[in-house]
Amino acid sequence: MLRALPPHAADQSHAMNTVIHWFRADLRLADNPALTRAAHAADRLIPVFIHPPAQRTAWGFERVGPHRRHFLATALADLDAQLRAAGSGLVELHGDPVERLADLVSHTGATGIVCEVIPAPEEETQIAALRAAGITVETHWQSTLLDPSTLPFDAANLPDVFTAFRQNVEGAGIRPPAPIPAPTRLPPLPDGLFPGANRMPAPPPPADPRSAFPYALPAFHGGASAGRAHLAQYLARGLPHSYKTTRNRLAGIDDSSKFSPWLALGALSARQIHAGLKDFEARRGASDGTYWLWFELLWRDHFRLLHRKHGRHLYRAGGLTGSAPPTHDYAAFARWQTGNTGHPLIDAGMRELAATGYLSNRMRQIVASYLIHDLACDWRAGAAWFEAQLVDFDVCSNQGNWLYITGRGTDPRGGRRFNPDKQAAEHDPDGAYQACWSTP
Ligand SMILES: Cc1cc2nc3c(=O)[nH]c(=O)nc-3n(C[C@H](O)[C@H](O)[C@H](O)COP(=O)(O)OP(=O)(O)OC[C@H]3O[C@@H](n4cnc5c(N)ncnc54)[C@H](O)[C@@H]3O)c2cc1C
Repeated sequence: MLRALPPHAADQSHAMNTVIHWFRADLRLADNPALTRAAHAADRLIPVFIHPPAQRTAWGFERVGPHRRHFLATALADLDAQLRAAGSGLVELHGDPVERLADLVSHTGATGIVCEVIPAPEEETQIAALRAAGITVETHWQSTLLDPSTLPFDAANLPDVFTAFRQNVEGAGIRPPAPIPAPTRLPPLPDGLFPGANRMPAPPPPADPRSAFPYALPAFHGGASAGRAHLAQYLARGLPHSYKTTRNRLAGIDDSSKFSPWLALGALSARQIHAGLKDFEARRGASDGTYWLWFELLWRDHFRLLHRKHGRHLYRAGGLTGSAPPTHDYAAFARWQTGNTGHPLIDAGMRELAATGYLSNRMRQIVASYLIHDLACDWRAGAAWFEAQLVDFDVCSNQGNWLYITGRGTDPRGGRRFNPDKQAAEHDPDGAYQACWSTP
């Protein structure tokens, strides 16, 4: 917690108190306790986003691909507009986040940094490095639906198996806190900082009319404005009621909620979605579909809480098991990446992913299983490819789902193998999906 920042700027007897709010995966003003806290503590507030340097993965491809870069750029433009409307603006910097933040503190005399917790090793190392450099950093846990302090177990005793976790939560009647409103006015930026000055263009990749998440259209842009409008139309059209029966389909925009890209950047919070669903249930009744959306959002929470419990052990080749490192076949992996395995369903999925940056949950499961269990490749390479491609890449959900399928996480069933022929017969009986993606 914060050591040096005052509880409120008005409590300061000395001159200007400058505070940095470091936006990480929380690109919204509403339901952002870290931002609200920073705004209360500051006379001058610096909302900043740091673009890390481009990297290549150990598997030989760029870590963040063009779909993600463009989706993020639309989210940042929207965030900047909202900050400006509240009297502030978004400062964008490029480089190593720890170095850039340390420079910013030293150039502005900021008393500290406020930001969200991301319970993953790289992100936790950044916070530790800032603190080791003598910088005050106050972190807020704010991306789960549930408040961990209300759970009937502490972090170390989190049930490892999802069903036990869910039953504990539901049995104890735990409900998420209500989302908090956006601050209407924010403290101004210090002199000499200019929002938008360092923005880098991220041109959209060619739009593909087959996309199930057509992020080139303004309605699917990355920011909170589009995210809130998407949630509102999803509820207004009564789609929660059909969710449970359509969620395993492979291709339609409305077959699943498509909340994930906004959740991944924090443009929407899980609590905002939950509040919308509760309001929907009050007006239009609860159903299997509304329950199942809660159920899936609990999966998302469980992966975050598993990260808090098991930390970097989730990133070992053997995951939480003592298994030997997996085998890897670079040539087979390249065929998988490019949709050239020879299996029409797998190739369709991998082409869709590369062309659009999105893939249904069912297809993610099928292609991940195929890579691990049929092509005998390293699950970490698959996770890295998803990280590069998915507009909804989320470190905890991605790592957690890959571990689940490879059987090196906490699931007692030792992995999930999906037979692609059976999956095709069940989920694409007329071959429409495979025909749609028979070409890149
Ligand atoms: C190998 C693999 C990798 C994945 N990587 C990611 C990732 O990087 N980011 C990501 O958000 N999801 C990931 N998922 C989970 C899931 O596929 C997506 O959340 C979902 O497809 C997103 O579409 P939607 O918003 O329409 O989901 P819906 O079906 O409408 O679900 C509503 C919300 O519930 C949550 N949710 C649903 N299923 C899961 C799940 N299995 N795990 C965690 N949360 C879930 C998501 O937040 C989602 O937005 C992965 C799944 C697999 C099998």
